[in-house]
Amino acid sequence: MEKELGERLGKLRKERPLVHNITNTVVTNFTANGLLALGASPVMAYAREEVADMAKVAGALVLNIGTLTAELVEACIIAGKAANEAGVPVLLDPVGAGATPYRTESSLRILREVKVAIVRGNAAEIAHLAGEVREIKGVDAGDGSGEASVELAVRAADKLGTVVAVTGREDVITDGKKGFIVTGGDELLTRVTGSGCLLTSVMGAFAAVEKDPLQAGAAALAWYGAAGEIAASAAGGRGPGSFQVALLDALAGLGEANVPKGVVRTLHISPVTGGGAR
Ligand SMILES: Nc1ncnc2c1ncn2[C@@H]1O[C@H](COP(=O)(O)OP(=O)(O)OP(=O)(O)O)[C@@H](O)[C@H]1O
Ligand SMILES: Cc1ncsc1CCO
Ligand SMILES: [Mg+2]
Repeated sequence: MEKELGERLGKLRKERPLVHNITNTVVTNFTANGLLALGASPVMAYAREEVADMAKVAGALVLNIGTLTAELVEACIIAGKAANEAGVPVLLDPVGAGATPYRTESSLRILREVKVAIVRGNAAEIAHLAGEVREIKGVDAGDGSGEASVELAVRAADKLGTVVAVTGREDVITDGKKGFIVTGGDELLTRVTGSGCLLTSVMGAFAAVEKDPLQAGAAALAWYGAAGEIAASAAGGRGPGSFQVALLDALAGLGEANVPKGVVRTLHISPVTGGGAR
């Protein structure tokens, strides 16, 4: 896996894929800078009049409902359909799904009308999309680590018919039949708003250069976790402000010298238990 991780980052840097983001007003600047630091080319474009044209020429389209409006949801669907027609991978970050019915319904509507390659969210968001009840307040999840997330991710992937990534202390990514558990990262990632949103866009950048969404997603999770660890040590205990800046520097500094080792484990999913085994 280490060799593939190096190759995938190398390809991303060489191809510099255009990542079209329809995202929220909180994280716009951070997402654009994070993608640039990593080596991708970000663009934010929301007008219904232009999203189809932009999505068609992008390497990936990332839909994020963090500060959704009716117009934004329409733009997501127009862009998503254009991306589907052009063979451009579409990613969805269902920010705050479950916090209000409108967020859940809009996420599910996008999933019905657009062929989504990867859905990435915290455990509470993914549980709500899968029709399961979890506590959620605002856009932050409760604890979503360990075995429970594996089972949840498998059930959600089956139900939604996409690759699902559930992030938290440990990340899980699966298509319901196979998948990976990815470790790494740092708790400081939860103290900076938009670290999950940027991660979904980073997954988009990898999906632009690697056809298999599971492999692309796992590579993104592994590299992002490594960047989180590097940033935490560079921030030297100064806190979330320094960490946020250090995360951009860490994304830019990723390379052969710091390929994450032993962080990606293959998931063994039992068809009998529907995700119980690992
Ligand atoms: N306790 C933790 N320890 C280490 N890394 C963590 C922890 N919790 C989350 N992460 C990492 O933080 C990143 C964002 O995941 P998280 O699940 O917090 O997203 P999110 O809830 O959508 O965040 P946001 O809404 O703030 O953008 C991932 O890379 C994840 O692995
Ligand atoms: C805080 C917040 N509120 C809506 S979107 C967002 C950014 C984190 O997802
Ligand atoms: Mg989020």
